[in-house]
Amino acid sequence: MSKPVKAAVMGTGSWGTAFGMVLADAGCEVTLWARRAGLADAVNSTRTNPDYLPGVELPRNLRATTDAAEATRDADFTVLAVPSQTLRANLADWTPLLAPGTVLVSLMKGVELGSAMRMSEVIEDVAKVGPDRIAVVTGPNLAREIAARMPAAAVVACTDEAVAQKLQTHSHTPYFRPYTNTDVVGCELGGAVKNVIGLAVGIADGMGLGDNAKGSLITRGLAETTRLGMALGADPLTFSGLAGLGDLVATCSSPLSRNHTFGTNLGKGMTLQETIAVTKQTAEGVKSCESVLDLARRHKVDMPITETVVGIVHEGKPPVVALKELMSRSAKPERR
Ligand SMILES: NC(=O)C1=CN([C@@H]2O[C@H](COP(=O)(O)OP(=O)(O)OC[C@H]3O[C@@H](n4cnc5c(N)ncnc54)[C@H](O)[C@@H]3O)[C@@H](O)[C@H]2O)C=CC1
Ligand SMILES: O=C(CO)COP(=O)(O)O
Repeated sequence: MSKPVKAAVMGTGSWGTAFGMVLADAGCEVTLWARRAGLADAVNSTRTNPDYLPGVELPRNLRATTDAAEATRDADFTVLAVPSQTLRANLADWTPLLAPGTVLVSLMKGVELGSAMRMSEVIEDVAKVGPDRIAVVTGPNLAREIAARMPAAAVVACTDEAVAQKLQTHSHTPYFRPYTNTDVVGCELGGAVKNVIGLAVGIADGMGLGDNAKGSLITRGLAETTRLGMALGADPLTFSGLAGLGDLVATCSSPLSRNHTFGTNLGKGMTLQETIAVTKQTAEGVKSCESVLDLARRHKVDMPITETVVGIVHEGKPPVVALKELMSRSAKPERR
C-alpha cells in the first residue's frame, strides 16, 4: 500500500482548520499546528475547533499539536495559514523544520506592510525555496461554508503546473473543486485586493448606499485590481476568474466575510477602535489596504477605491466626505 500523503497546516484559525478538513476529506493525514495548547487539546479530544469553527465535527485523520517540528515532519504539503503580517516571523522559526522537498502552500490573502511583498514572495525570501515549491490556494472560499461542506470552486496556483496538479488532486473532494492556474501573481493579487474592495462595499452597505453602489464598487474595484495586476505582469484574464471576480462576489455579498462586516460597521458610524474591538478574527484588508496602495504607488497605478479605503480606515476621513471625493473625480473612459 502506498504511503498516505501528509499535510501540515500551520495555523488553527477558521481557514486553516477548514482547509485542513478539505485535505483530510481528500485522504491526506493532516496535522494542524496551533499556538495554544488548549486549542490543540480541544481539537484532539473533542474533534472540534471550539474557538474558530464551533459545532463542526472534524475528520478522524486530522489532529493538532503545538509542536511545529512534529507538525512539519515528513509533510508533503506545508500549508501556511497565519495572518499575513505575521508570516515572516513565523516562517523564520519554521524554516529549519521544513521537510525536504515539501511544497509550501499559502492560504493567506494579504500584502506585507513595508516591503509590499506578496505572500509567495515572503515565502521565497524567508524559506529560500524556488517558485516551483510554492503554491497558493485562493478563490471564493468562506471558511464557515467550506467547513459545512457546502460546494465551492477554488484555484490552486503554482508556476509549476505539475505541482499545482498534485495539490489539486489532494484537495479535491465532493464539495471542493480546485482548478489549477500558473498565474501566481494574478491569483495572489486577486485575493489580497478583494479584501480591500470588500471593506469598501461594506462601508457602502453600512451607509445604506444601495445595490447600484455595490455593483459599481465591485466592477471598478476589479478594474483597479486588474490595472495593478497588469503592471506586475499578471494575466488580466485571471481577474475574471475565481481568484478575481469569484472571490470578490462572495466577499462583497456575504455577512460571513470579516472584511465586509468590518466595513459595514465603519459605514454605520462606528469608530476604527470600536470596530477593531468587535472584530475577533483577521480582517486582512485593514492592514493590506496600506500595502496594496504602497505597491500601486511603486508601480504608478491609480487605485482610487483602495486610496479611499486607506483614507477612511487609517486617516480618519468621514465616509460621506470620501464618497463625495470618489464621485467627483475627473470623468474618464471606462477602459482606462
Ligand atoms: N476565513 C476565511 O474564510 C478565509 C481566510 N483566508 C485567509 O487565510 C488567512 C488566515 O485566516 P483565518 O484562518 O481565517 O484567520 P483567523 O483569524 O480565523 O485565524 C488566524 C490564526 O492565526 C493565529 N495567529 C494569530 N496571530 C498569530 C501570530 N502572531 N503568530 C502565529 N499565529 C497567529 C491565530 O491563533 C489563528 O489560529 C488570512 O490571510 C485570510 O485572509 C482565505 C480564504 C478564506
Ligand atoms: O477570503 C475569504 C473568502 O474567500 C474570506 O473573506 P474574509 O477574510 O473577509 O472573511
